[in-house]
Amino acid sequence: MLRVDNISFSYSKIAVLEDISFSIAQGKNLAVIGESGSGKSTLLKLIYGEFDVDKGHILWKDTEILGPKFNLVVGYDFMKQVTQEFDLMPVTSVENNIGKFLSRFYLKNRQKRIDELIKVVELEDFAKTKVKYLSGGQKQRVALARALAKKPEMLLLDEPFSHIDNFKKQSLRRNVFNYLKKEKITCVVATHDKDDVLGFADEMLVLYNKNIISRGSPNELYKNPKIPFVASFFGEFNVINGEIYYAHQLKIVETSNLKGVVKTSYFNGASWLLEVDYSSQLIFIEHKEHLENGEVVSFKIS
Ligand SMILES: Nc1ncnc2c1ncn2[C@@H]1O[C@H](COP(=O)(O)OP(=O)(O)OP(=O)(O)O)[C@@H](O)[C@H]1O
Repeated sequence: MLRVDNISFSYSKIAVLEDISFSIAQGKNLAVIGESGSGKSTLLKLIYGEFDVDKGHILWKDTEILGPKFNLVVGYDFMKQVTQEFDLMPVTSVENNIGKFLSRFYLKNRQKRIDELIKVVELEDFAKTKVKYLSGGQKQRVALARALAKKPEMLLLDEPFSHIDNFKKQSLRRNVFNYLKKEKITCVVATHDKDDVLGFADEMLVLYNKNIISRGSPNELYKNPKIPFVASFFGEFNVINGEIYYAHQLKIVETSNLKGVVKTSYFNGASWLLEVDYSSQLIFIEHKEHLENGEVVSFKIS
């Protein structure tokens, strides 16, 4: 179990996190979300032991995670991180980047293990390619595979799929998160992307103004976002009479005493997102068809 116990941290004099506490059981996936600058990466770095906490404790099982003041070599064997800087060996091939740390542990099965990891991150066609010839997204996938190489007990992922194109993202996410679940690797993911969270995280934690303002399963937070900021993570929403409603919870109907004027229709793939002027408030309504600007519509809240 990872236990974060009442930690606070500041860069010089600027407080970033205050009195943060949570725990996560082995093999679980925890998503950390929050606005840019809310301290997600900082929290991951503290868990990794890259900085010293000002106050509080971080424990993995019975081991206290110590920062550089108390730990000469930053990091622990049981934990790996994939940061925004991938830190790979540029003139070495993909398979040797991944295999670099394996030799002592996987003498016989080294190549088999490398092939397994290359398959998880879908880089079969680039196994022999030097990393310097790869795109940003491909490098990110090598970094992921390398972090998994020695089967860490815990993995810290900072925006793990941010450089990966949409064509690859969906299958790669499933591969990586399913692999972590299968191997019971505990995972903490900092992300802006709801698709990294919805189908995969066991729990979510929302950072806001140096604190955790909300915590629960994705399902719980989605159904009951409590504050607009949490709702905004999941999609377009409206605050009507003090209540939060997602765009799909408003429906265009034949007649209703709720009326508005269509301002714009945005194509969304499966539906259109209508921007509607409702009593001088702009609201969003999901609708299956495009409507003309200026059209008066009736809607209900479902
Ligand atoms: N090395 C540093 N020195 C001083 N301040 C820093 C340092 N790294 C981050 N900060 C500041 O700490 C705050 C939190 O940054 P952090 O990178 O943890 O946020 P984040 O939530 O991960 O943001 P993003 O989503 O943009 O990656 C920000 O205000 C940032 O400017």
